[in-house]
Amino acid sequence: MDEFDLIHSITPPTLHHSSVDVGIGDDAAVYTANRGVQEIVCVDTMVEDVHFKLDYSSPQDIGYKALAVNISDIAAMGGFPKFYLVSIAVPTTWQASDVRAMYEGMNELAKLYQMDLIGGDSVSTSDKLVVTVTVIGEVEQGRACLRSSAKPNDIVFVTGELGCSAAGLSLLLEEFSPPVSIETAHFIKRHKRPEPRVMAGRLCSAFERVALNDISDGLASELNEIAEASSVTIEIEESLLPVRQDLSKLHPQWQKWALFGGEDFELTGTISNLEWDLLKEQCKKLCIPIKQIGVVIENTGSSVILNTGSQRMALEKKGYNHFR
Ligand SMILES: Nc1ncnc2c1ncn2[C@@H]1O[C@H](COP(=O)(O)OP(=O)(O)O)[C@@H](O)[C@H]1O
Ligand SMILES: Cc1ncc(C[n+]2csc(CCOP(=O)(O)OP(=O)(O)O)c2C)c(N)n1
Ligand SMILES: [Mg+2]
Ligand SMILES: [Mg+2]
Ligand SMILES: [Mg+2]
Repeated sequence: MDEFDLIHSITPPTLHHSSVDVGIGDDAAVYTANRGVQEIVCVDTMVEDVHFKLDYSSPQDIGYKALAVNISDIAAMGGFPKFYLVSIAVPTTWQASDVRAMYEGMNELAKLYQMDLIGGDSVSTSDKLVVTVTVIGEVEQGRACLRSSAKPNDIVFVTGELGCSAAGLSLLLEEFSPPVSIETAHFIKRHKRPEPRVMAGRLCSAFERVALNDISDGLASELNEIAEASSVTIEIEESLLPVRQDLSKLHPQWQKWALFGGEDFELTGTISNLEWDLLKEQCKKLCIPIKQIGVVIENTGSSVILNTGSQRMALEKKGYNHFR
């Protein structure tokens, strides 16, 4: 594989944004920032055998997810994505065609959101594949949805369904044999190809005050982050958690997947109870599933309580943690 040929072959022939002054090909990218907006920047890394395995993820899948998880962080701020940069450490066993396939996976999403690849870095490694994606997005001035915005009496909500990705991972890792009556493809797809909730985030950003977080490490972890950043106590009802009917039939561990599994890349957050009905209505119009799962109860502590119906217990900040 030749580094310069590879870069040449992954350089997009045309760009969506005319604000890009210098894209791939110089020491750094240059773009003209818009006035009246705030720029949002995030970066996330995916590592072979930590975030995916090559036995079940194709290079396209890996590329798709590496970009999706970053778009999800932009969505969790209420913004929309515009540019991305990709840094890869590629095992010497990989072919140039595999790397190009990874970029095709990214391009599937880039096309959808009209995002431009404006730079990156390429190195070889004798070890595992590492993909780091940086995304730059935009939000209208002052409209970012911060984790610190939750207030007592707010409604706590979540989009989509919980636990599907963790179930998909467990299926892919062959940790159990699913009942034959259950269609498993949905769970696997949710794990390999999560769909970032950009539209939901955009709707949220138009409201006065919405706290938002995307679910990478599990609902429990993300809600605890909101509780900590806002210095509030959040109470959620177990019976209100949106889970697919099939999930509860798949494995007895389904509740753990829903609360602590992670990688659903849904959005969870809080909004004033006066504005909740309008957000719900707007989501319904756009066919975005969104559901109340609890309320913000006080601003003395920074914790999350799970109400199971028979008892109220602390929902600890357990979930995926790289260093534990
Ligand atoms: N190694 C690091 N150096 C600097 N900032 C970091 C590092 N790792 C994480 N952060 C920052 O810590 C915050 C939480 O990170 P993380 O839990 O990875 O967020 P997310 O789950 O949304 O990706 C973010 O603001 C992120 O930018
Ligand atoms: C092979 C494999 N084992 C375990 C997991 C589960 N997993 C890995 S990282 C992670 C959490 C999300 O990744 P992280 O790097 O913490 O992303 P961030 O929170 O920064 O968005 C989970 C649930 C996986 N996806 N693949
Ligand atoms: Mg991160
Ligand atoms: Mg996040
Ligand atoms: Mg994380």
